[in-house]
Amino acid sequence: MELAEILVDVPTMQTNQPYTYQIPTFMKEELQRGMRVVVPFGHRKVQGIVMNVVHHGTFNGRLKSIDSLMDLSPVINDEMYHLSFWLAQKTFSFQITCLLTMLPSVMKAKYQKLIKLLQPTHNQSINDIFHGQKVISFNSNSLSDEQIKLLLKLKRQKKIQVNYVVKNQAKSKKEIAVRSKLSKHQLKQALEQIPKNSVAQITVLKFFIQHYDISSVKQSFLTKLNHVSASTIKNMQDKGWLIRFKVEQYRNPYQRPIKRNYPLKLNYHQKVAVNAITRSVDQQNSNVFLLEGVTGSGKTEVYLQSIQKALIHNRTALMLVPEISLTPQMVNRVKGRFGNLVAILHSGLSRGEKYDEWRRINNGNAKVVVGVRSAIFAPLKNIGIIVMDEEHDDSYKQEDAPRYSTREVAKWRGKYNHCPVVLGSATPSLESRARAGKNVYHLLKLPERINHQALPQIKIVDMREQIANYGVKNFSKPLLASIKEKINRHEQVVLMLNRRGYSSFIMCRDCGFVLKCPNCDISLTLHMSSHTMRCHYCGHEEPIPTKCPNCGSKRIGHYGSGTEKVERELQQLIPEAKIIRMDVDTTRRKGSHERILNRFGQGKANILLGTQMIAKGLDFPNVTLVGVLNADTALQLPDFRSGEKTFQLLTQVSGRAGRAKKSGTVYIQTYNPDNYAIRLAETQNYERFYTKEMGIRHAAGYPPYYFTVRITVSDLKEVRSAGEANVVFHYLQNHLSDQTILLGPTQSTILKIKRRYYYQIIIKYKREKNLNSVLSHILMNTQKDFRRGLRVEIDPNPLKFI
Ligand SMILES: Nc1ncnc2c1ncn2[C@@H]1O[C@H](COP(=O)(O)OP(=O)(O)OP(=O)(O)O)[C@@H](O)[C@H]1O
Ligand SMILES: [Zn+2]
Ligand SMILES: [Zn+2]
Repeated sequence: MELAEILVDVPTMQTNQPYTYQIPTFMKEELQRGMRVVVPFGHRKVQGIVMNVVHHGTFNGRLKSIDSLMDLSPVINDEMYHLSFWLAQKTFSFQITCLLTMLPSVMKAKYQKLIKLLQPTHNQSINDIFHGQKVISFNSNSLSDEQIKLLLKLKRQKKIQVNYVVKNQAKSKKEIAVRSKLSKHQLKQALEQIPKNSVAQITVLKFFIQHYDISSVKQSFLTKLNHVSASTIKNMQDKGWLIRFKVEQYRNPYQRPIKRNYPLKLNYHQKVAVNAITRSVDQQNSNVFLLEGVTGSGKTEVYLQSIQKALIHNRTALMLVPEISLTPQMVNRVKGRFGNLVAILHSGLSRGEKYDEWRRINNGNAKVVVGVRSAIFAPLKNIGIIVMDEEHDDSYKQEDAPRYSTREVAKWRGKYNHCPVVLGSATPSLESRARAGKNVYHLLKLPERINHQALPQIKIVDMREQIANYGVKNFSKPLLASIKEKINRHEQVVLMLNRRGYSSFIMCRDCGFVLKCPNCDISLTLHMSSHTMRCHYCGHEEPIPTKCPNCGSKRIGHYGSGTEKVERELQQLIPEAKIIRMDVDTTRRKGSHERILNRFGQGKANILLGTQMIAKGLDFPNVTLVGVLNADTALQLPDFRSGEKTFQLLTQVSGRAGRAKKSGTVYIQTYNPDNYAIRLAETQNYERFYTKEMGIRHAAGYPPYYFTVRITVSDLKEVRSAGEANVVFHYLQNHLSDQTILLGPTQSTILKIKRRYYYQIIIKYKREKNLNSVLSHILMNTQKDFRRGLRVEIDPNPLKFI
C-alpha cells in the first residue's frame, strides 16, 4: 500500500509525531516529502506536511486518505526537514510549529468553518444569526453564548451543515502576456488587409513584425504604445491573430535604480580578516568567526568581500542584520555590489512580497539573501557563508514558539552546508566573546576606524546637577550649546531618546491613580499621534482621559517625555533648527523609514531625533555630534543584562559621530554618572567592559557562566497557575542534579498579561544531562490541562527574566 506520514497543523503533544494516511491513486506520482497537503483530522480538515512517503507499507485497519495537494513541488527541502527535528528539540516546541515558522506566512493555511442553513425559516433568532444569507462563516467571537447554543441544537436536528475549508493563501501574482499566432509572412499580409483607420491594431502588428524573434510580451507593455488598449488586443485575439495567456509575476519591492559599487581596497586589519574568512570558504569548513570591530571600522566591507568569494565558488550567501539596521543604506551597499542576485527579507514587505522573494530564493534566482531574524530559514541551497551583523542584538532571539536563537540556527546551517559563520559586532554579546576567549570561535579584530579617524570624544553630563542648578528639562547646557554650534557650522546632529524600559503614562496628581490596561497588569502608554492610550502587550486602546476616573480631578497629566514632546521643547529652544523625528509613530507607513533617512542624508535637516532606531548602522559623514538624552532608563530594569545593554547602546549610538573627515563629539546625559557601564562607555573600550562585566557575572552566577531556562506557567485563574508552578517546581527539584539551581516559583514581574496570570521558574545549570527529558516530560504532562486554559512555556537561554 502507498502510505504517507504526515505532520498535521494541530500543535499539541499528542500530534507531535506524524500520522499515517493513504495516498489516493491520482496523487501517487506527485506526492513527495516536504509538500503541504490537506487531510481529514477528527471531524475537521487541516493542513499537513508530508514527512515521509512509504511505498510498500502495511497497515491493518482503516486509514483516511489525503484530501488534496497544496503544492506541486516540496516547499520544505532536505535541509529544512532535518533542521526541524533539531529545532523542535532545542526549543521545546512542536515540530509542525517549527516547519511552519520556516515558511513565509502566506503558506500557513487559513481555516474557515462554514455553516450552511439547510432550509429557510421564519425563526427570528435563527435569522439574526444568518442575516438572510445561506452560508456564514462561524466566528465564535461575534456570537453570543445563546446563539452558539442555538447552533448546536440546530446541528443536532440536522437543520444546519458544518463544513471546514482549508484555504491556501499562497498565491502568486499573475500578469497577462501576449504572443503572435501568425508567422512573419502572415503578419505582413494582415497589415496589408487591415483598414488604414485601425491605427491601434496597425501599431500592434508592426510591433510583432519588428520584434518577431521575441516569444512573448507583457500586455501592460503593449498598452503603453500609442492608442493601444486592452480591448485592441482582445479584438486581435478574437480574429485569431494573437494569443493571450497568464504568466507569473514577481513583485519587486525595490523598483528604484541602485548605483553600482565596487570592492574597496582593504586596510591591513580588514585584509587579515577577509583572508581568514575566505580560507574557510575555500576549504569548506564550518569555523565560527567573531569579528570584533569598533564602530566605523569597515565590517560591512569585510562581509561583502567574503561573500564575493562564496559566489566565485558558485555557492550562495546569507547575511543577517537586525531589523533597525536594515537601512536603505545597507540595502544599497549589498544590492549595489551584487545586483539582482540579492533578495531582501524584512518586516516592511507585504506578505505577498515576502512570498515572492522566498520563491526567488527557493528556485535559485537569488543567491545572496539579506534579511532579519526569520531570514535564517531562507531556502538557499549550497550556502558558502553566513554572516550575522550586530550579533549581540536582542532581535535575534525569537520570543514566541519556537523560541530559537538565530545564532544557534546559523551555526547548525554552517555545519550542514560546510561553510563558515561570521558573527560581527563592535560590542559582542558576552556569550560570544567568552567563546572566542576559549578558542571555540576565532577572534578577528578591527581595532581602528577607516582612515585612522579617531573614535569620537565622549562627555558625560550629570543631569542631577543640571536640573538643580539650571532647571533644565531634557537638554543640558553643554549639549544645547554644542547643538547650536554644529548648526551654525552646517554640520549635523543625531539625538537619541532612549525608550527601553520607559514609557509615557498618565497619572492623577491628586490621588496618584495610573491608567492601566483592563486585560494586563501594566500602565497604558500615551500616543499623541492617534490621541489614544494604548497597551503595548495586547493592543487595547482607549481615549485619553480628561479627568481622573478614580477621583474626578482634572489634574491628570502625562509623565515622561515622548519623542514628540522633546521635539517641541527643542524647537522652542532653537527655533531655527530643522528637526526630523524618527520613532514608531513616524515610521509606521511603508517606505517612511527610507524617506526620513534620505531627507537627512541630503542635508534637509540639521537634527535627527529618534529612539533606539537611530543607534545602528547609519553612516552619514556630516554627523559630528551625537546626544544621548537619557542614558539610564535601561539601567533600572531588573535584568542582569542591563549593564551590557546600556554599554552596547551607548557605544553603538556614539559610533554615528565623526565617521568621515570631521571628528565627532558625544554628550551622554545621565542621572547615574558613576555607573560602571556609563563610565566604560565613555572610554569606548569594549575589552575593558568585557573583563569587568565577566567579573560581575562570575560572582553572581549569571550567564555565560551558567546556562538558563525559563519556565512560565499561566492560567486565567491565578490559583491554578500558582498551583501548577509549584507542581512543576517539585518535579524539577526531584529530577535535576544537585548542582543545578532553581529560582522560584515567583509571580512574573508583569503578573497579568491578556487576562492570564504568569508564574515563572528559572533553572540555572552548568551541566545537566537529564534536562531535555525532564522538560519534555513536563510539557507532556501539562498538556492534558491545556483545554482548561493552563499553559506551560519553556524558553531556553531567555533574554527576559522578568
Ligand atoms: N577599505 C576601505 N577604504 C575606504 N573606505 C572604507 C573601507 N572600508 C570601509 N570603508 C567605508 O568606511 C565607512 C564605515 O564602514 P562600515 O559602515 O562598514 O563600518 P562598520 O564597522 O560596519 O560600522 P558600524 O558598526 O559603526 O555600523 C563606510 O562609509 C565604508 O564605505
Ligand atoms: Zn485622581
Ligand atoms: Zn493589555
